[in-house]
Amino acid sequence: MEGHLVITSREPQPVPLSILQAPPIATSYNDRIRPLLDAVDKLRNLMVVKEGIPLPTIVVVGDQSSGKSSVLESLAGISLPRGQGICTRVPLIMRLHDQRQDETPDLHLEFNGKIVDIDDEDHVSDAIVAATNEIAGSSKGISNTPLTLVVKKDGVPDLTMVDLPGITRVPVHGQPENIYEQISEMIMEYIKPEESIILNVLSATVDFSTCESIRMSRMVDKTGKRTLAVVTKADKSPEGLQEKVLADDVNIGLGYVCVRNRIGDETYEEARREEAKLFDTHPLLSKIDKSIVGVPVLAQKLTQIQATIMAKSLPEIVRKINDKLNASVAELNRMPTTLSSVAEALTTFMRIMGSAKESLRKVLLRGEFDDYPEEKDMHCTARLTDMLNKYYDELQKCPENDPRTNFLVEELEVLEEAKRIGLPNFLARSSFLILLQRKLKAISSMPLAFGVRAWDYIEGIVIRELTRHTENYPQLQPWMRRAATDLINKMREKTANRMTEIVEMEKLTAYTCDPQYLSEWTKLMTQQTPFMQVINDEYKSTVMVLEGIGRVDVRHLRDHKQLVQDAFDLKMRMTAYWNIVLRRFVDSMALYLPFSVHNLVNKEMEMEIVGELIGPNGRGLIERMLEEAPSVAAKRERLSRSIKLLRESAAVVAKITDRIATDGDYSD
Ligand SMILES: Nc1nc2c(ncn2[C@@H]2O[C@H](COP(=O)(O)OP(=O)(O)OP(=O)(O)O)[C@@H](O)[C@H]2O)c(=O)[nH]1
Repeated sequence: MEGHLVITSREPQPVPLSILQAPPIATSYNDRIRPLLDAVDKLRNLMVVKEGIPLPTIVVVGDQSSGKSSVLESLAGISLPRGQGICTRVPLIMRLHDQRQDETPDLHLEFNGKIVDIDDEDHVSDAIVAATNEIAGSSKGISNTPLTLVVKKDGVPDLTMVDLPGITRVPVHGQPENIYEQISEMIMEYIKPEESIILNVLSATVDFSTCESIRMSRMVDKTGKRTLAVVTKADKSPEGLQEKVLADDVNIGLGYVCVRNRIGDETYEEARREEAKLFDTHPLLSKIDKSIVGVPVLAQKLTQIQATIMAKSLPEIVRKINDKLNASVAELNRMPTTLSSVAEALTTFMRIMGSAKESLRKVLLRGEFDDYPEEKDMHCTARLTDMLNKYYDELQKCPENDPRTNFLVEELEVLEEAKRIGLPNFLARSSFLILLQRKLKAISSMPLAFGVRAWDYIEGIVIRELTRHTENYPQLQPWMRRAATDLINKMREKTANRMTEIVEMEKLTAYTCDPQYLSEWTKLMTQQTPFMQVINDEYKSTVMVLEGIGRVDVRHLRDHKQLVQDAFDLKMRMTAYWNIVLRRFVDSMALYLPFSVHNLVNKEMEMEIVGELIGPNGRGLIERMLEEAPSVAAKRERLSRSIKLLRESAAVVAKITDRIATDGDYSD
């Protein structure tokens, strides 16, 4: 199957009675895999995961009481905490390490940077409980801090696995209300990376499709190509087990292994013997193919899968370590050298200002986004254009100026009051201006509101760039932010004055040299004759659709036949002119904004900041640049630590890749 992890080599051999005595894996195979496993464990110990480098990991998941801990116990031949309710409360990393019979077994725990030796196998369980309590508290809460159990002894499979808390829907007494969310989040974090193999523990006693662990693993591994299922409690529910496994309703790409774990006081040797007997003699279970039953088969499958993913992931790990190392070294090199004189500090300050200005010119004026390819919010010229388009829409849709409401009523009222002795069909200029002023009043707050919105956006961008350019001098940042805010407030005020002026100018004079006004009015006026026919002919329907206006009912106008023709003319003039006024608002803003931003970036920002610098607020600021800020010192420290760790990791993987080059492929 393409894209699936392929476990190519040897078919499982006849099941030995005890994995503790006779691991079914050839020693030479172990010899070849061991260094790979050691390398990855070393990387895990170095915590490269924290550096964003995922490691191939076998993650054990299962619903509560599905038998996860029992499976791990069977693999390790060691007792783990078991009991009612939630036992596993932290990620338990189990490192099983096969060694020669004559070597002394080693059992210990590693957590929070310390190592706790365990006297003997009987005390593993207590030691884990004590460590878990230390990490996650003694109540029933869970924690993300991992606990590592190292088991080095003869006969265990060479495996590293992570056991996670069982998924529980309903919190038991003493558990936090959001226990389900906490556990799901932790499980997701572990099973999401493509490098993780999901060992899904399912109890034979339940319907697999109802298992929460299946639902979760399918979310991250739809085709199941990195999921292996272990079916526990085969002894409890033998009926239909073979059919269930063969039907594979839940899409398990790496296959199933059915097991029977230790029951009651059995020793692990007894448990393996009982398991072998069960699958050999039980009338139903004995029919299941031997290549998918028993803990030894599970151990063998897991070691093979582990070798395959490790070999497969290694090149990517090498690449990521190198990328991360290069990036961290470059970042450390970019960190500022410590400044030793006021002159140096002032030069640095001016350089920061210069580069911040250049960045602002790029994003705000030239529309160059190469520094922020993915961040749409920083594509300022496009965002400002969007804002202008939206502003035009809002102006057009202003409900107070909807021409359909009380069609021509206002025009009639204004004409009535403008009556004078004179020839008919001479429209009074004052009527037009009164209507225009009313319309302008209705929208007058919108240009101001738009100015505020636009400057809010620009302020965000300016502060972001200034903060970015001063990241190595955080002592400058609050001061710089304040200066920028003061400046933008001034710009906001200037824009408001300008927009008020524009509204006032529009109120005073109705004028345009745009020929579109006349052509539009002429076109609209062609509707006057049919309109008047509707008004005058009592038998015609009074609902009509007028271009530039929309659908209107003109019944109420039949009582005003005298003035209605003039009112219609007035309306059409206004309709043609209003479009021009609105466009003028948007156009003037479209010219004014870039002009103001241009002034801001090229002139006013520097003047304001330098003015502040030499003013009372800036006293001592440049001198403060001479002291390295604690956050910068911490960053330097963090980068140096990370570089050291990545160099160590690179050395670990270099050793292993050298071996692969000389010994050949590890992935069989
Ligand atoms: N008969 C039988 N019982 C089993 C088998 N595997 C597990 N059990 C029992 O099932 C119960 C739950 O097993 P655990 O291993 O504690 O399950 P778990 O999934 O680790 O539980 P949590 O960590 O609490 O979620 C225990 O009482 C086990 O003895 C099996 O193969 N056969």
